[in-house]
Amino acid sequence: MRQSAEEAGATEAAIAARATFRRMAARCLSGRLFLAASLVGCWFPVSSHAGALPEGFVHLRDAVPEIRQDMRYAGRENFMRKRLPGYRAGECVLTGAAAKALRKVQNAAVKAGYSLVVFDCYRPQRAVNAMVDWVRDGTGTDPAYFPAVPRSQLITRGYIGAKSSHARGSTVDVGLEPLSGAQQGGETGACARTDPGTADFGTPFDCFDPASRTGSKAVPVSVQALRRELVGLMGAGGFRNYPGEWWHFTLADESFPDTAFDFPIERR
Ligand SMILES: C[C@@H](N)C(=O)N[C@H](C)C(=O)O
Ligand SMILES: [Zn+2]
Repeated sequence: MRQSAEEAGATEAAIAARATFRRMAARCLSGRLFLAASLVGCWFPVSSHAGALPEGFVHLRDAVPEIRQDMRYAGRENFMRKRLPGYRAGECVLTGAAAKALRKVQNAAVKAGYSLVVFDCYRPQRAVNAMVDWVRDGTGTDPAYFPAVPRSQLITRGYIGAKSSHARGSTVDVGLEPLSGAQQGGETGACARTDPGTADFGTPFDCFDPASRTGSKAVPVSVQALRRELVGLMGAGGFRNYPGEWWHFTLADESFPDTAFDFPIERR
């Protein structure tokens, strides 16, 4: 059973408390600080470092800095057209295991003439909840993001998770950019939008449409081959694709298969 948002908050609070205790202990044991300063620091911790992460999580920028990060939910260029709660910075945060696996995928992608681009990584539960509320609060379609599927059906049709694996920290939304600079953008399919700089996957990231199904035959054969290539690269790194969206992958051997986290993403 997955956790509720409240349980996730409690888990996160426990993790944060453990991390704070470890930091305090480390500070107490540090021989590099003056004794008085150490004592003050040990007994009166004022604040934690803004970019500190719960144990088991890393910034992708530290693990694989050459992967381009286009974190859509930290800005307004997304289907809700506003920054989502919990995204206080445009940083990809993942479990250490997922980041390590992406290191392997990136190495293989470069050999194949590509580099990875990530659009979303760990997603705080409060952002998942905001997506759910947004779906329930509206109707209609949007030519740029959901031209044929009504907003009210985006969860039931599987395009947005009411309990998203992203909150578990080992899921990533990812595309490829050609190292040659060729074959970029140009999606002419369902959604009236392109992802500048990325390879043409037939539909752009977060195009909630049947044409975004990984195995869709509605896209050109060259695009079908590219989607298979992405699935192959990610699969060799240990990630499984969600067949409803060509860009969505979860590490098969997840670190936290039963825990939805809710810590906010801060500046690194
Ligand atoms: C919203 C989209 N980027 C996505 O990740 N969809 C899956 C189904 C999810 O929300 O988990
Ligand atoms: Zn996703």
